[in-house]
This record gives sequence, C-alpha cells and structure tokens, in this order.
Amino acid sequence: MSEQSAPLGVDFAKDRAPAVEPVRGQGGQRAYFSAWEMHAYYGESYIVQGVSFDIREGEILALLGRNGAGKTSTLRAVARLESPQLTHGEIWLDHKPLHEMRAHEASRAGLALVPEDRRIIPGLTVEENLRLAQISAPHGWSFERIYESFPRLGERRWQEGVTLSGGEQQMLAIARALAQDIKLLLLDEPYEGLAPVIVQEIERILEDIKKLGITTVIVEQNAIAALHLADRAIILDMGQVVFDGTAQEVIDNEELRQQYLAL
Ligand SMILES: Nc1ncnc2c1ncn2[C@@H]1O[C@H](COP(=O)(O)OP(=O)(O)OP(=O)(O)O)[C@@H](O)[C@H]1O
Repeated sequence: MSEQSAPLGVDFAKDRAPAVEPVRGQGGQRAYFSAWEMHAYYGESYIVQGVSFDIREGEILALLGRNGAGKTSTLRAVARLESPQLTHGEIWLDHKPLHEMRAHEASRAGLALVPEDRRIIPGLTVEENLRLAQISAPHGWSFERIYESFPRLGERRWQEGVTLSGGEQQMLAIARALAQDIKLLLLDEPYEGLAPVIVQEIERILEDIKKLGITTVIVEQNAIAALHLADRAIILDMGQVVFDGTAQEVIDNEELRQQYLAL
C-alpha cells in the first residue's frame, strides 16, 4: 500500500467512530494537548516507540535528546505528516482527535509546525508568503501586528522570501505560523545555524510568544536556551521518553543532563 493511499493508520480508530477523548490528565482533567502511546515508522524503521506526553494550555514544552533520539520524528508524527507513519496512538488537541486527521486537517484544527528547513516558498515575497498562510479562515495575527513584532520583515515585505538571511527566514517561518489561528506551535530547532546576535532576536520573539500564552513545543540542540524558555521538558532517547518533568529539574540535574543531553 502506498503512503498516499494508506488509511490514517491508527489501529484503535477502526473500532470507534467518532473517537471519544479519554480522561488521562492529573486529577481527572483533560490536558489541552495530549499524545498517548505514539508509535511511528519510516518504512520498516521503528523510530517513535510509544511516546506519550501532555501539555497544559499556555505551557512551553522543551522536547530534548541527543542527535537521532527521535525529536523531529515526534514533531512530524504530531503534525500528521505522512512520514513517519503513525501506526498506533492518540493525539488530542483541545478535544480534537489529530490522530484521525491528515496534515492539512491538523493544521486547520490549530496545529502549526515550523520545520527546521523553514520551507519558505520560492518566487514569493515576504508578504505573499504570509498571505498564503491566510488563504483560509480563521486568521491569526494581522500583517500590521506581524510587522510590529518582526520589524525586519516589515522592512523587507516586498523582497523574495528565499533571499532573506537565515535568521530572517526563521522569523518569516514563525510569523507565517502566527498568521494562522493556532492552538499549538511546534518549533523544530529555531536557532539552528544562526549567528548569536540573531539567536538573541529570535529568543526575544519567543519570549513574547510565551507572554502571549501560545502553547508551544520547542525542539532545540541548544538545550540550555530551550530550558530557559520552557516551563516543562521531556527527554527522548532511542524513540522513548526517559524524563518528563519541569525545565528547572533538568537544569538542576547534572547527571540527567550528562546522560541524555551531553551537557
Ligand atoms: N526519512 C527517514 N527515513 C528513515 N529514517 C529516518 C528518516 N528521518 C529520520 N530517520 C531516523 O530516525 C531517527 C530519529 O531521527 P530524528 O530526526 O527524529 O532525530 P532527532 O532527535 O530530531 O535528531 P537531530 O537532533 O539529529 O535532528 C534517526 O535514527 C534517523 O536516522
């Protein structure tokens, strides 16, 4: 069966329609976001091996681990991209079953992935890239608000997006997510390959996003920077969750950092 024609691939979903969100949070509360027992494969390669985590509304979660631990794969599975293929598990966002959706439906349900390679559309200006994000309602931030928060983008609104510097492209990728009405922002290595001065600028933007209470997952090689931003952290190792706690607990636990983050 080709990936294109594959069913949603979540084995439990065959037995239940419509899906009913289970109560799993602490004290019988449903979490705002909940991933439960996600298993995902690239072809025969079993990469995401039973990953579960919850996020409260407005929280920032750092998703950490060494190279190859499965962080990007976990984000991609949550975003419902075709690869890796989710074969089992439940993913709920604000009571909506993402595991029953394809990527474009998950996006409409409020999920925005800012991928590591930023995916700026060639041939389009900064503003056209943003306009594309607002092709269907509901919209998020207005252009005015985006250009106020990202003045560099305002100055370059008529410039072709792919000719921006790496840091400006990262800003455009984040701004494009905010132009939609999002409930969960997934950031994959937002500081990757950027000069320290640009990292500081992106950090300031992410601090603003935090103040606005946008629920966010951040994957970052620069774990210390991510931990300073985050409220909570999970650590992955070989496709499994080996730690789930507060960001401060990771900062304070040198043994844990050495074992799983080489810090
Ligand atoms: N398209 C793919 N096909 C097959 N295997 C893949 C594919 N993409 C990633 N993998 C494998 O899945 C594992 C997890 O990769 P992933 O990119 O999720 O890790 P990561 O924690 O994000 O690492 P990094 O920090 O290096 O980006 C790795 O062993 C990787 O080689």
